[in-house]
Amino acid sequence: MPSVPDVTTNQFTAFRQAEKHFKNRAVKDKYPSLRKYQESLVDLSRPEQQEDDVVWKAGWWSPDHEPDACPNRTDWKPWLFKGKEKDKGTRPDLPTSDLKPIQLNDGRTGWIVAPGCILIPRFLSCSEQLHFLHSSLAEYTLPPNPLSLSTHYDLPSNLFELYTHDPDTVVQPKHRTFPASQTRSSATSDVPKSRTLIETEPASIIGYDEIVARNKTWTGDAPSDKLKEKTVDQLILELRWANLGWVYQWSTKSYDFSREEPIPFPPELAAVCHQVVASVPWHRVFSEGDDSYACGWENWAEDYAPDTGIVNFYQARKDTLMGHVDRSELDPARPLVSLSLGYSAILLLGSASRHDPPKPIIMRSGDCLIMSGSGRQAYHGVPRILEGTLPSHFAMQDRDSETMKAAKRFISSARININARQVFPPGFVRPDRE
Ligand SMILES: O=C(O)CCC(=O)C(=O)O
Ligand SMILES: [Fe+2]
Repeated sequence: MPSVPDVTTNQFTAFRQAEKHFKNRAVKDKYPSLRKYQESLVDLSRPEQQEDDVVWKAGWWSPDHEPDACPNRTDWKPWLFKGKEKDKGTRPDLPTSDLKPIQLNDGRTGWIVAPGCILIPRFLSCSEQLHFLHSSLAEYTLPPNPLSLSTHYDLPSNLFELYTHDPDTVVQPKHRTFPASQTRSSATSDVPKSRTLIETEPASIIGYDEIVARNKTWTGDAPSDKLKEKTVDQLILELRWANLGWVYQWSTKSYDFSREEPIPFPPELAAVCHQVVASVPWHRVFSEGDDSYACGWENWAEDYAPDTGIVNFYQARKDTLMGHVDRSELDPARPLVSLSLGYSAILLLGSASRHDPPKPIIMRSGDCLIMSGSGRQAYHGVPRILEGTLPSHFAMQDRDSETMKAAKRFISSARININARQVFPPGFVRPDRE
């Protein structure tokens, strides 16, 4: 997707500028500077000692990566650092004064990082992270859940089991059954490297009828015609998402409501999401003066029940998620619960306008972000997985089961994000099903 310069000033929006900064891979082994954004950078789970901090240890605060202001700098020579211990620099203090701490009902502390957006650092323990890593791969990728690869390959139903026990198994691409010119997505010549998100759509909220109407225009996504067979080992590195619950159609940006019921949402994940939403004192989040005061938070503690979700798989060094707003759910304010596993990442969290500078947030393994109220209309994206930041509890142990070993092999180069949403507010009666 080409970036969209602001036509009035011929400049990129503040969101796009930040995105470009963190995505930059112009010089191999030179990370984009975190310092450039240190006045607004949020990193709430970082260990007290910088020596214990995977982000610092990986060199993300290294002065060798400075200055970044002039990307065409020619005097930085990565080969000079070959074999030399890189100067990791000193991690600066980060201001938290514009963040509001909020005591959760279960005794934890959350932080309001943007209106309606609460970050709960270290929400999942190490063993819970390992558990959800395993579920993400061994359970959430099973049929009937659609996978990003399902359109393009004749996927075996047990992709992860094969990855565990027989990774050299060959998977064939799907063959087109109709000419490319007749397909909606004939422009897609390869498996999409990132999710296809249309940047230009204004922030509007669509209703049930509109979603059903959009669905009817959907003729199915066509498999790419340029794909070759791949081994399971190769293919799993291209897996970008698994869909849970109601099925989202990326090309129409709407849920497929042709089914009577959604695919059952994983009960354990639903329970965790419900529990965290119930632990938030919402009256404090939406205290008077906030424009989302009247967003219906009063019942969330009782009736929040996710019925759809996306599990995002990001390969470090490769995958990113461009700035977007998730606005396909019928209640535009209900919480979206997002869990991070594996490598740390930069999440850019903006406002409803791409012109406002976003806050870069380091999302670490175990962190939970809840987006709700007007925060659901905030642009956000993941321009960078922070290379070298896998926490040590993901290291393989002799006592691990075979599937856990495979899950750890997968996460050794990846970040996983599980995000859960609720499409239908409680009591919603679908007009076409009455
Ligand atoms: O990976 C993340 O942290 C964010 C994912 C996200 O925004 C989405 O799936 O809509
Ligand atoms: Fe999102």
